[in-house]
Amino acid sequence: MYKPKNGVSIRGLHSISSFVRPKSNTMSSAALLCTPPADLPGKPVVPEWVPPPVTQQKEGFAELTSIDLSLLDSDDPAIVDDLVKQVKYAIREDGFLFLENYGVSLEQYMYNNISEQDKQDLLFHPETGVWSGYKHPYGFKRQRGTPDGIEQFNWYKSEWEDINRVPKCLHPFMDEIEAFCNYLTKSVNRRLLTLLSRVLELPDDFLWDKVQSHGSPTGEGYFRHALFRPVQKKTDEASKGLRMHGHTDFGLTTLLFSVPISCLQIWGRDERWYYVPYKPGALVINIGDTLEIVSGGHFKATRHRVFKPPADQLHEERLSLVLFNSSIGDLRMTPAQESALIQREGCVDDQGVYKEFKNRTAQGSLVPTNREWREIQISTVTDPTDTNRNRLGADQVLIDGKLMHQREYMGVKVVLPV
Ligand SMILES: O=C(O)CCC(=O)C(=O)O
Ligand SMILES: [Fe+2]
Repeated sequence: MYKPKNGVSIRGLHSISSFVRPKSNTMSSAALLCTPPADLPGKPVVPEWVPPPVTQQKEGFAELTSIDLSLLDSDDPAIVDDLVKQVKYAIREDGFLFLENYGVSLEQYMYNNISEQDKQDLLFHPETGVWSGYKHPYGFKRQRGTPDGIEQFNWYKSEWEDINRVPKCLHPFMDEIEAFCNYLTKSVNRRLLTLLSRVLELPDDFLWDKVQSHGSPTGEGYFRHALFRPVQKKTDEASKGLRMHGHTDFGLTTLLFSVPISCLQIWGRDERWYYVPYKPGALVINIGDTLEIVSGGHFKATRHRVFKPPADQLHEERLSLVLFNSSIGDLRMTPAQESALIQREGCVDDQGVYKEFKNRTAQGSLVPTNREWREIQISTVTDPTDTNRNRLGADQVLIDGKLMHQREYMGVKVVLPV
């Protein structure tokens, strides 16, 4: 179905090859990824990335549905209908899926070291409600805490608009990085939102037009480049192996590149954590809180966490590339009443953020806007190594004998498995 054409590299981050589809005229079909050339004069030579070995461990992995996004462009309506059914099933069962044949394949990467000066000058300020900039490997506060081995760079609107907010070592590659993110947002995510709109029996561009934020390659969302380095025993003991708390993402959809080091876990229906298996070239898709609410609880926000990898990968570095698609900040989310699915079947309010938002509305209180919802969570985030907060009587509670992490943001309770 695809014809590999030009090799494209997002060097300084990683390299990709673009795949170009033959047919690209309809609204939702894949546009070409036209990434600027990697061999322009002045661009540093980037050595090839050798992917780390895949784990040999077989236990504790989830089985997830894989969606072939290219089928959305099929001329056969039966194939497209079947695809929408598959998505509907996967979202309801797992709230999580793999996306394949979306138009880009991840092949290699390079992590560039940022200069000490840039680390200082571009240091993030999560207390302001955004991750924008460089995250040091000492926890999720601006002030350094316990080492967590996680370095990140986050591109928000401000980083796209001002090159001085981007590490200098990445300047020669910004043309490629920007084209890559534009493609992920405007082609891959747009087609994904078309599919999800169809599951809700809404017009194809409903979620894209009415909910997704626009402008800059990532709208009000952000693109994250993260490197998870192995941690010291002290960190591992304090966090009990956890690298990022169990959480749901607050936006619409999250696109994660499937990577060889298995750390991402999802909460299964049998109430256990499972590693997400490595599927070379696939994107792992999370459903965010906004989509749970817009869908009236038909979609469940994906509960996930980052945990230490299986024993045979403990000493490897893990790269993670993630695009967070955010909804329009000024909106207060409610279920899309235009949805024929919601009109026919009503809403599903048995759990999660939709249930909380519904209760709040029923009491006559305003729910937070999308911007408030994401900013409050970023500005008050806690670290997995925080033994003071991560204990019973502080942020942990026992519910039906199960240990849960409980936080409250602007009067909305969020309870997640530890
Ligand atoms: O790195 C990953 O696999 C997931 C990270 C994540 O869940 C997040 O940053 O919200
Ligand atoms: Fe997440």
